[in-house]
Amino acid sequence: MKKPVKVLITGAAGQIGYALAPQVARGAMLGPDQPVILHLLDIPPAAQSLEGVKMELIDAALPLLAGVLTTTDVDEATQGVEVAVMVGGFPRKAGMERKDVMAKNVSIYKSQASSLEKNAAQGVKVLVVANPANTNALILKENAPSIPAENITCLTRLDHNRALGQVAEKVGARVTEVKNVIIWGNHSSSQFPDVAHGTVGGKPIKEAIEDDEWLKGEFVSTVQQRGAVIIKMRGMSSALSAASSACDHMRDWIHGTPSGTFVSMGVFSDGSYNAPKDIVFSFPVECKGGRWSIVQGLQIDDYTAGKLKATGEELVEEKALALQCLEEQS
Ligand SMILES: NC(=O)C1=CN([C@@H]2O[C@H](COP(=O)(O)OP(=O)(O)OC[C@H]3O[C@@H](n4cnc5c(N)ncnc54)[C@H](O)[C@@H]3O)[C@@H](O)[C@H]2O)C=CC1
Ligand SMILES: O=C([O-])CC(=O)C(=O)O
Repeated sequence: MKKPVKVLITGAAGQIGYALAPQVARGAMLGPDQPVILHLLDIPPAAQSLEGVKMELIDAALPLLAGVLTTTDVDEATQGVEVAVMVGGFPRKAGMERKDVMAKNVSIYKSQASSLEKNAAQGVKVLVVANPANTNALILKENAPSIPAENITCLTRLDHNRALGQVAEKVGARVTEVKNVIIWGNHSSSQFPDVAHGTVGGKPIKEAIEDDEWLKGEFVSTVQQRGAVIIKMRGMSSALSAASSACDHMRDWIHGTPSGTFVSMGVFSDGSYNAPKDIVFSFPVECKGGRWSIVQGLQIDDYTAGKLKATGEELVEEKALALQCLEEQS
């Protein structure tokens, strides 16, 4: 039996946390032979609910679950963790833009960054899910200078998976047949879902679909707006698909992407594809040996370049707003 890995889930009493904890404990994130110890963090008003989640995890008799720590103390929660999935925060409600939740969430990410830096295992891999995901990840990075920037990422895999799902539905293929779509930029409605380099059943998506109007119009807006639509339909955010995509993100990062396949991850920008530097931007990446690298050399036409510019500008604005919020709070 392998040594258990300590996995932190913040906001664990919430919607996504409730869907995510059992998936991690079933091996969907770290593999079917990797035992885990879950560190579940939430805030004091959610402490009772968190205990209920722990009871259910025990009741499920999950073979890979080697222990569950529930706590409302961030320093206890971050102790020795090798994987940190940051879901805690205030979710967007119907009618709100992600910017509206900024002030509430960036201060959480500043203080939790310091705790991770102090207490997490060396080499901790961090995935920020809570919105505004890219900017929360950036604030976390800025406030945890000893954690390498490459170890701090945000979730755009849900958008990536939504794009795979839309293409598969359109052509009537299995989702596994669809490869190499890209989500560029922000996990917001300015993101650009790009199929120019994607294939379905080995054929370019554009040729398989033969409907440029749909690809440039409805496809893009469906993926961009899917989060808001699910909130409207369920009255709550996409918990099932966010949890599943968070597992995909971590699994591929740790275990690698299949040769020739790329996925989308929000990572610290080095300026590739003219994206602004010093922000967290979603790029196409390949993963190997526990490291991600941005896929280089893709041809970008003027239309796509314009979309990348717009989402990059939004992230630069978000960063300024976040820094302003933190300054006002200090
Ligand atoms: N990146 C992505 O693809 C997606 C991101 N989200 C975001 O994920 C976040 C969580 O969403 P839900 O689970 O639906 O929300 P939720 O409200 O059900 O759960 C959030 C949990 O975080 C807890 N929390 C608040 N402050 C905290 C703190 N300082 N430390 C620890 N826990 C804290 C709350 O008590 C609550 O239990 C939201 O920000 C949402 O907008 C949601 C869907 C997709
Ligand atoms: O839109 C939201 O606030 C929730 C979210 O991030 C998503 O479902 O992509």
